[in-house]
Amino acid sequence: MPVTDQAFVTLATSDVYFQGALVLGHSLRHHRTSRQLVILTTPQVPSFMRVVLRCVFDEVIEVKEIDSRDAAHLALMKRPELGITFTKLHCWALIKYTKCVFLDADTLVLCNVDELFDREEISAAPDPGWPDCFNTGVFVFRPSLQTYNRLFQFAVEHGSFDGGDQGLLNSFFNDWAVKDIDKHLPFIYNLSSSIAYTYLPAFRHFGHEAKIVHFLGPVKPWHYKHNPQTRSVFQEFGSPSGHHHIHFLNLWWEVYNTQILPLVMQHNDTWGSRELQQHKHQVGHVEVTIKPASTDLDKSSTQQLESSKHEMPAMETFVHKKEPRSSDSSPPEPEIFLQPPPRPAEVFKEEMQLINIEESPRSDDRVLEPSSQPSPDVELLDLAASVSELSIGTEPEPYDPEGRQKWEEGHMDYMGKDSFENIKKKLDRFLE
Ligand SMILES: O=c1ccn([C@@H]2O[C@H](COP(=O)(O)OP(=O)(O)O[C@H]3O[C@H](CO)[C@@H](O)[C@H](O)[C@H]3O)[C@@H](O)[C@H]2O)c(=O)[nH]1
Ligand SMILES: [Mn+2]
Repeated sequence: MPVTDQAFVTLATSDVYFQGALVLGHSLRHHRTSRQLVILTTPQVPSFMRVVLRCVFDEVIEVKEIDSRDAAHLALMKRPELGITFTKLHCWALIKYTKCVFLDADTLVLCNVDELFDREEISAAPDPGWPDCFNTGVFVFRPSLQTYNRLFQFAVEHGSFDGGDQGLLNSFFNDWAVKDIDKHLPFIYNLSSSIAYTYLPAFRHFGHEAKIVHFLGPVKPWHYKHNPQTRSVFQEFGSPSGHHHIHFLNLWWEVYNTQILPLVMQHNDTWGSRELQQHKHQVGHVEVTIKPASTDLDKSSTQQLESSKHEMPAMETFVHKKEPRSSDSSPPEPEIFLQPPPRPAEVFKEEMQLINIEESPRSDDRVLEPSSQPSPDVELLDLAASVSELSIGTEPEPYDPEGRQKWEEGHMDYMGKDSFENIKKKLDRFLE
């Protein structure tokens, strides 16, 4: 029986995180959660992506972006981009739900985890870097406008020791480490994939019980390239290796390939454009590159590729579309507006306002079914037979003359923009 007053909640503010959120949402459906699925997004989400998100999530809720703009603390984590995770705090305003579980968009659910709703606020797993802090990639909470207001007040008065939501939430719920062991989720509910192999015996002993894997850190699954033929990611120099990590990365890509990519292709008009000839496809601000296999193709897949090169939309190479269903003519859904909470803290006043909540179509209108039932809309031709490489690229960085001048004068921003990770990413892009 569906439970309508409890929800899994995630956040995605950019096109790459949408890909992660879709994989996460699908993994929850696949393991037959009985709870609602909610995604918080910021207003600039492209309209086709909104449609795709609504195939997977029950509710797509627009919120205003909140950025801590705390460059100094974020630099200590070498993650200047994470100020935006303050946007997560909007989840406490989802008061139509009595209890929720927040999951980062870079998590993947490996089995049904509905038992998390038996826990109380705030339940979370230890952070692998500092186990007396909880990691905020997975946590159980109770929406409440009172807590919401207190959180923002706290943010204004104390800030966050890491510049992101995790520092803030750990200071706010500061007795988590010592007070109530029931609020300590086992590590298997937030298994940091790249760290697991550092304590290999424990991973060997407990790893098979993993329930939620978290691709924590700067390198996410979508930064890898994937070969659908071998069903494996390409291991690049310097990337975190380790058998277990690769196993989870492959799992993520398997869901992306077989469930998410067809859905994105089906709803994104630009897939049929001229760019097809290079097999590069714009999905909002991300670019999905599909490289056809050049050797060992059987005759039929060669023909498919040939025809796709000339006039067929790429989508038709892999996806068979059915006629729109009669339910598509249903009346437009109601829009619900949530009022901002009373007297928000001054600094965040503008940003705190939840601006627009849209309810998804009824669940029986969903395009994406749990994958144990064959989807009625999308029939995949064999991607593995014809594609040797899939990758998700991010938007190129805008030209930054001021930064360049500083660099040339010898003032490098080693903790931020010019950190080792960022320079390595640039080199990798250049060497591609
Ligand atoms: O540009 C962004 C960046 C982040 N997110 C969302 O915020 C989450 C956290 O960012 P992520 O890159 O996953 O951070 P982590 O590498 O997991 O780093 C840690 O530090 C973050 C900042 O404190 C916490 O939010 C994380 O839960 C914690 O695991 C993501 O999963 C998304 O849901 C966006 O939507 N857009
Ligand atoms: Mn994360």
